Amino acid sequence: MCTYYFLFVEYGVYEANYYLQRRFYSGERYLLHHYATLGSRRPLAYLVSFSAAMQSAVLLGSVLIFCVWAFHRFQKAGSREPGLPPGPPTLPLIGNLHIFPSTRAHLKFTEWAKVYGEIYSLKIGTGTAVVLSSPKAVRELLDLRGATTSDRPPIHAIELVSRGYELPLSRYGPLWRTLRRAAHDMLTKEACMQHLPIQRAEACQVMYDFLEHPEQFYTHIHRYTTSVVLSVIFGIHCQKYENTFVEDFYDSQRQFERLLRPGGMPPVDVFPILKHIPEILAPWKTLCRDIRHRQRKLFFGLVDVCVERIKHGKRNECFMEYLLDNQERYNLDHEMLGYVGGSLLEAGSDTSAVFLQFFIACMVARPDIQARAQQEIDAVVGFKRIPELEDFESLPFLNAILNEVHRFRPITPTGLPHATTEDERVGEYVIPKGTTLFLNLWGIFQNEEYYERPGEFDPDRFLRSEFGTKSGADLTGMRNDLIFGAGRRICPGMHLAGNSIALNTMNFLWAFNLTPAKDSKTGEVIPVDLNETTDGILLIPKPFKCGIQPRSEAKAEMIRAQFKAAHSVFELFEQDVSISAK
Ligand code: HEM
Repeated sequence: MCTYYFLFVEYGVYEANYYLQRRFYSGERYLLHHYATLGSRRPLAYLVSFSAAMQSAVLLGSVLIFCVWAFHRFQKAGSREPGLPPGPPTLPLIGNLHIFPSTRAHLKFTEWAKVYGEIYSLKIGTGTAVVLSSPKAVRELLDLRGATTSDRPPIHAIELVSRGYELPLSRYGPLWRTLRRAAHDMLTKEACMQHLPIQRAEACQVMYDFLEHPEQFYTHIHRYTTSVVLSVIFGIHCQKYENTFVEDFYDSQRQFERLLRPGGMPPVDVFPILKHIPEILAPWKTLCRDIRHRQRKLFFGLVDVCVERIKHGKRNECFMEYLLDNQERYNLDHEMLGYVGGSLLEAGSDTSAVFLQFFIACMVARPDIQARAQQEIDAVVGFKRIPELEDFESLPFLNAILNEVHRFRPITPTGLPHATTEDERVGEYVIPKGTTLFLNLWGIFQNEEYYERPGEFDPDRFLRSEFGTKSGADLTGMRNDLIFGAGRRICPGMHLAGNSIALNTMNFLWAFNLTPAKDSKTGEVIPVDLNETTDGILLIPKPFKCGIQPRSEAKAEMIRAQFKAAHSVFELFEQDVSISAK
């Protein structure tokens, strides 16, 4: 610019423009020669040429500095910053992305924990993840520092599907607080006592369904868990699974889970530029739109059912009616109302169902343990009535079994990831703001430092010690509800889930013998393999077959009579409702 100005003043616009052209095409060396031969104004020409040379040097220097900086950034991107906990070796740019497990992450996380310790880090491009594999680390970071470790990592697919309105996945902030407060009031221990009549009636239907169609026990359990949440929140009892919105709900849930699984879509969160790919080349965008549409149709349709019911004076005192009455007090707009209900339906249906399926699998695989539990329940409940929730406290062996099922097959083996909103110092490590934190439950529950023979299903360990741990283990931060997560994001549904699990497991043991299935042709026993699980965010037993026989005809009669009586409870939740499309 400076040279251009000199030439403009001294030689006029023609010469100044000539300089620019030459500089562009030929570089400064040519210009030096050109202006040195201009004759009468030679001293000025030299000055001009010197200035041009200086500018070129600055330009060249800048390019060089940029190249060094870019190379450095390229080398640093993906590498572990100083102060981070140790972890597997990284590659430039991608860090540990190439070895990040796309299936059964809990197994790899646990393998790495043995090498790198209870707190280790993974680099995912420029981002960081830290894996916590001891109760002490979970307590230190998630329980005690909830104010700064309660965020969720931003996930593009979730943004596309729910715009952050789904409670379990929403970012830590005012929206999460509003949703959580509403959900919390429905799920406190005291509130759950009010939900007991419908839970009892629903559990009775499960026994009846087992009696009538034992081969469909998988879907009976799914119907139960979904129907309990639907009744409590929306006042709707779901009589059957097939061809209802329960089936449709699970269908879209599976679709969503497949998408969220590592490898389910391109790594848009690591390389955000991929977000800008047009939809025609990005099938995941169409899928997200489809899931969003299906979810909204269901969630808002369910709210509309409650609105209609109120309009027609047919209230049944479900939680959504209460929220509609108190919308202002809870500061909930229409969008939030739909997603509070929908989120609870999502979070509460699969989880409890999966636990009950694992319970049955364990009982079938271990008839000796089943027989002991049946003896215990017979002694407490007898043969003349079905079990009540109050019986549960008097069944220490059943309590031990349930703790062991949670430990042996945790439903969320790597928890739901948290994220930090500030830099956090733990001992010698610094965990930066924006780090994803995994709670490696599988790693804790399979650690030989805490448990004798952790790979074995052994409920007795919980009779020997409170947490099932071996003597001398470091119990800092250990608790039996670790399975429900930690800190401010701990599962608010644990009391509702606890009651469902207690009621149903008591019923199963009291009413039925759970036996391995037999091959219809050979008559040979088909053993249940407890290691067979499906791949996804939740650890789910692969569908298995088993025999379910009533333990006596007297008990079968009692179940039929009890189910008939339960209709008076269901009636309130079975008004004529239809879900409108939105
Ligand atoms: C055996 C059954 C269940 C298990 C093992 C379970 C486990 C979990 C876990 C591990 C989390 C993540 C906690 C964290 O981020 O640290 C969670 C969150 C959540 N659970 Fe459960 N859950 C169960 C049942 C339920 C039920 C029945 C409901 C409601 C009806 C429910 C509602 C939720 C909600 C809303 C969240 C999100 C909380 C938040 O992000 O603030 N869960 N659950």
